[in-house]
Amino acid sequence: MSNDNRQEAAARPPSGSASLIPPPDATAPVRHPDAPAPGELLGSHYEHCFGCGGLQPHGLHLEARAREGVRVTAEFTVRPAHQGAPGLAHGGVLATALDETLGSLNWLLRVIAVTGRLETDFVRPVPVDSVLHLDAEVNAVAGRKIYCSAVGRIGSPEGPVAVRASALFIEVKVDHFIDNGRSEEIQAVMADPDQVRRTRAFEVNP
Ligand SMILES: CCCCCCCCCCCCCCCC(=O)SCCNC(=O)CCNC(=O)[C@H](O)C(C)(C)COP(=O)(O)OP(=O)(O)OC[C@H]1O[C@@H](n2cnc3c(N)ncnc32)[C@H](O)[C@@H]1OP(=O)(O)O
Repeated sequence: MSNDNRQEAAARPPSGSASLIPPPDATAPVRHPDAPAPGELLGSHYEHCFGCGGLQPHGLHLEARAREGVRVTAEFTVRPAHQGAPGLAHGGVLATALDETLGSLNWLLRVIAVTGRLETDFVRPVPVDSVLHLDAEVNAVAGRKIYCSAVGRIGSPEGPVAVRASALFIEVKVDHFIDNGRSEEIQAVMADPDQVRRTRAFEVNP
């Protein structure tokens, strides 16, 4: 994203409902010292995830890349399977791409968090075969609440804005998934020592 475009995105007034505006005691996000270096791919948090999983045949296969600060970028190619209107991306699919990109920011904080609220502006239609360039950052943190925003541009990081989102993620423990997930998938994940070690490491967030 060019400096001009980033300034334009940053300068827009906070949009959305009151619960997406950080409270006065919110603090600036702090990138974890063990976060992937700027430029590195973050990798998938779960191989069957619809947003980022490599083993999910119906998924979006998003690959988020760490940037400076608490910011990530990702590219999403709109396929024919993602259509809503003829030749155009479905809005719900675009919201998913935004949700996934925003969710990956928590890897830079080294916090496990889920989407509590996601508000999306659909600014212009996104044709099939176009590449949506997503750029997301955490704006503030207040206790377990993580306030973030994202923009998606068509064709290049400097392309026209197609979608914007503001979101609130809520930090959770691993037990959130163990207690609520279907036992079949939870047992499969628990049988993978790498996945358990990776996820548990996030709970000990110094
Ligand atoms: C072994 C296993 C391995 C697992 C390995 C994978 C691990 C890594 C997976 C990551 C996955 C990411 C994937 C992409 C991102 C998704 O798509 S996540 C999926 C979609 N989201 C969900 O399913 C979340 C469903 N909702 C919930 O479970 C619960 O409502 C929540 C969000 C955990 C909150 O419940 P809670 O913990 O009881 O918290 P609660 O006290 O209600 O709220 C805390 C604060 O947040 C505020 N808040 C809560 N919800 C909202 C809201 N909707 N609007 C405004 N404010 C809210 C509350 O007002 C409260 O504020 P304060 O009073 O503190 O000021």
